[in-house]
Amino acid sequence: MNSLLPIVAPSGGTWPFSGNKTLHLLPFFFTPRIKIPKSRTNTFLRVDSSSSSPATLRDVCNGRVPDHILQKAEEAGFTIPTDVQAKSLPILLSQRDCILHAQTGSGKTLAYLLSIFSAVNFQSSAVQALIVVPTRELGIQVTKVARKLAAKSGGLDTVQKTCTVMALLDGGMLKRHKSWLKAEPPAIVVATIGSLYKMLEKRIFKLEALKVLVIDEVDFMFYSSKQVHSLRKLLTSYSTIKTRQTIFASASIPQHNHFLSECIQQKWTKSDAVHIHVNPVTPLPSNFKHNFLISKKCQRLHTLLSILHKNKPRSAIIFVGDQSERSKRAGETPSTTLVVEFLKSNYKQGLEILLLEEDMNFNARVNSLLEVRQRCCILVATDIAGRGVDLPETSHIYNFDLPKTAIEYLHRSGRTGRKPFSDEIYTVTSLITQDERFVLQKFENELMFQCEEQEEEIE
Ligand SMILES: Nc1ncnc2c1ncn2[C@@H]1O[C@H](COP(=O)(O)OP(=O)(O)OP(=O)(O)O)[C@@H](O)[C@H]1O
Repeated sequence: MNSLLPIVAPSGGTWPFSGNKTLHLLPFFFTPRIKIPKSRTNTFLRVDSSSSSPATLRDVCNGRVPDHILQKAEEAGFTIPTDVQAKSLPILLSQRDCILHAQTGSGKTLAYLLSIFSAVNFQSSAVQALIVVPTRELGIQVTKVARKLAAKSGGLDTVQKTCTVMALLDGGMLKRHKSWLKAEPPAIVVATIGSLYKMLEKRIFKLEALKVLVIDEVDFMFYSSKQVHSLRKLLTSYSTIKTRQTIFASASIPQHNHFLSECIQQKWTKSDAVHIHVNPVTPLPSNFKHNFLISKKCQRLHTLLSILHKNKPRSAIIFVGDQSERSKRAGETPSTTLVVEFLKSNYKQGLEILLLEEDMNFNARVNSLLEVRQRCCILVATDIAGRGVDLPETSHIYNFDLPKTAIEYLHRSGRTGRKPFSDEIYTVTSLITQDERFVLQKFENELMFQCEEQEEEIE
């Protein structure tokens, strides 16, 4: 039987394991400092933050990343490695397969991008690195960072080719991409699995020269059985583990020991793949303050307004649940629209109110994201903005509707606190009914944080 089960929250979660296979016990090394075992057995590397980090990003790259890429990284302000970069880069740059498991906002993107830039041959016209992401929004963001690093700099030898980066994302101009892929394949492709799979099926391009494959937000990618099918084909048929480095990244990898074992058994990774787990004890950053307010559903908009006026966020994201099919059929106005309209008429503290949700067309989504990046604002969003989206000025997160799982709570919260070396306190506030207190408590237990009750101030 080939079971393709969706994953769920860590307690009782299941990966799309293949049927009744017995999973063998894996060796477990607790190493405060990274030490790569010479054996070819798979390994967990749990890394706490207390071990010393190299002084600079350059030190940790140890001559393995081209100088002009590092220069660009430094110009972008990436001079000191974050914890995850300091711990993972020695392993990533040795081309070893790895599961990169670290808190939201910890800098996993730069870590895997530097590994890619160390592996690709800038002179060769072939797709050599592929980054698969779950949403168009995250794809646009990763492409932007990769292009920033790959951009031509003054000191670059004019004969030296720059490294081209293509975004192959759902809703994009795929016709134009087809010609580009055929005429001069880019070195790096950032893709959503849907668009990528179509192109691979039609043999528009091949992955024969693939050196690095990254699956970002890997737990999310395995949510739907349709995606699982495409991912399996990508991992086992369209490219081969022998010649590529495989990197899985996420802030949440439920049942990670089983997942690593499964990766090896399914031949998604080589047998010496490593699980790098930074900050394994605390899934959420410690400078987050978690609050809740008890409010009846019918009063929630007013409660939200009063807490916004009290908090005066620099920039905020308000997460609203998806509209149910039943509510759509009944022709009801979605909660996102209700929140946006209410705030536009009543919120008077100068921040613009913007919307980001699945039902918007792709161009409107791109424009919304562009605007959010350009200035501080209040973004009303569904969980489409819950994964990977990086808006460093976001000081406050509000759960207008409680997320369905602890993992969603973790990723929504992680849209704030995205300045790795800042000691600012970031706030996550959930508006809940009395009955939902139990659900929030469950999240607190699973993610090991404490939530404090706030009193609503009557305006
Ligand atoms: N070495 C560094 N120095 C300063 N800032 C950094 C460094 N590395 C990354 N950042 C910044 O940290 C922020 C978070 O990085 P990134 O988006 O890679 O996080 P992440 O670990 O992928 O988070 P998530 O799991 O939420 O996707 C970004 O704004 C990025 O520019």
